[in-house]
Amino acid sequence: FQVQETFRSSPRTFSPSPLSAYIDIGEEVERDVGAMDEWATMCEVQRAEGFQLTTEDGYDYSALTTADIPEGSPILCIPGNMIISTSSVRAELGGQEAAVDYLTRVGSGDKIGKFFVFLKIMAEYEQGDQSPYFPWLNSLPRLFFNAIAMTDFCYECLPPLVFQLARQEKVKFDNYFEALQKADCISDQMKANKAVARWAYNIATTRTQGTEEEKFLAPMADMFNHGTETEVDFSFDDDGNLYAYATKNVPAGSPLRMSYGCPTNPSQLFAKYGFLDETSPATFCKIMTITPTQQLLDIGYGFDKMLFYKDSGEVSEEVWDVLLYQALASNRDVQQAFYNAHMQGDAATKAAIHQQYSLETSTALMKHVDTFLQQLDDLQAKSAGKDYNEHPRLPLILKHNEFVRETFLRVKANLDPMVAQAQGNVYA
Ligand SMILES: C[S@@+](CC[C@H](N)C(=O)[O-])C[C@H]1O[C@@H](n2cnc3c(N)ncnc32)[C@H](O)[C@@H]1O
Repeated sequence: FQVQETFRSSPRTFSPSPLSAYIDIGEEVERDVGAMDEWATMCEVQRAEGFQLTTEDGYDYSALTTADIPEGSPILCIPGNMIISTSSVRAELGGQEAAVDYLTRVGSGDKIGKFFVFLKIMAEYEQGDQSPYFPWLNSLPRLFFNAIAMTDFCYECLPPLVFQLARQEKVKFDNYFEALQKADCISDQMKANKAVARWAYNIATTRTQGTEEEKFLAPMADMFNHGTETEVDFSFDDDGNLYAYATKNVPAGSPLRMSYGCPTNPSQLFAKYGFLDETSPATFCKIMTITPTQQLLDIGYGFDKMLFYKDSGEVSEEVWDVLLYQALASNRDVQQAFYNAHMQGDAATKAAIHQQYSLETSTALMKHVDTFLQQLDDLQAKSAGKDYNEHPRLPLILKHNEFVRETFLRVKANLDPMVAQAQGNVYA
């Protein structure tokens, strides 16, 4: 690829360059996606016929195709030299041992891969319009709705799970900001700029892919939105070029989407990425008071398994199994028998124990659902009358809470007769 050396200026000098413009990251500033598109073509990004970027509001863009794309065929090819990856940044900016040691000490050792991508965004931002990435940086979003962008008041309106996830995101950012102070590839002036660091963190968080150890951020391939149903996946060739390819036949007029992670935990997607995935078929049941033991994990404790289904109000088997296992805490022999039956796939024994304790489990679940619905009502009341101009993230938070509430109400409608029947069985 011809542009190879443009992207790697090594060794880098950190005296302020004679730049004429930094990127304005003000939330109201328009993104120049058109210029990025032209730049990508100049950098030899190749795209399938029909690949297009589109936007409804000028803030959020997504990819679609206006032509049929056959399964397995490439949608985008991004030259390896454009891709910002953990290993390429390490090679360019050095090992940053002091920053890495700090992250390891504060328990963010598993976030080092992304830290290097974050560092590269800071370094390129500092180059202003002298950066070869300028058109791409200038096309990126400024307005975020995720945990890092929320105000203290927003946090007050979050239900417990999303609050906990949001707090974790904030702690990660604080750790990155501290580690940034120890990096030797960014000027002191830039290190002190928390607004830019927050923006760079949000870009790295919402647009990188890969494993925890080796992350990558590929301009243009970072334009795919998330879907429960997906059309796109990625692979690298031996030269490090990235291919986005179609995982199925995609008819003209379809969105091109990838998966950012578990589609049944919309709260996680909300805290990290700042959007509500309404295509999510189910949501985690929010039973989180338990510190899971290995046996509970074996039984099925987990965000991705303990589900309430959005449309039907059905409850996944794992929720019932976990509730039963807990209800049997004072009867260790039966608890162990239930665990053994689960591990051996003995459905008949499991069903018999479930039947025997159906009043306990359905009542426990009803109590959980009622308590959670009450919490949502309290949160809703708190936000009444607030000015959305002052709290621009509030509508999305309320939408998230309402989405969860509707699912819980459907579950409650199914549970009412179930509890009544279990009571009838016991008192008959
Ligand atoms: C990798 S970027 C995708 C491109 C992005 N939409 C853009 O305009 O640059 C990830 C961000 O896109 C948005 N996003 C992704 N999937 C979405 C979805 N299903 N619904 C709404 N927003 C979504 C979120 O703001 C997320 O943080």
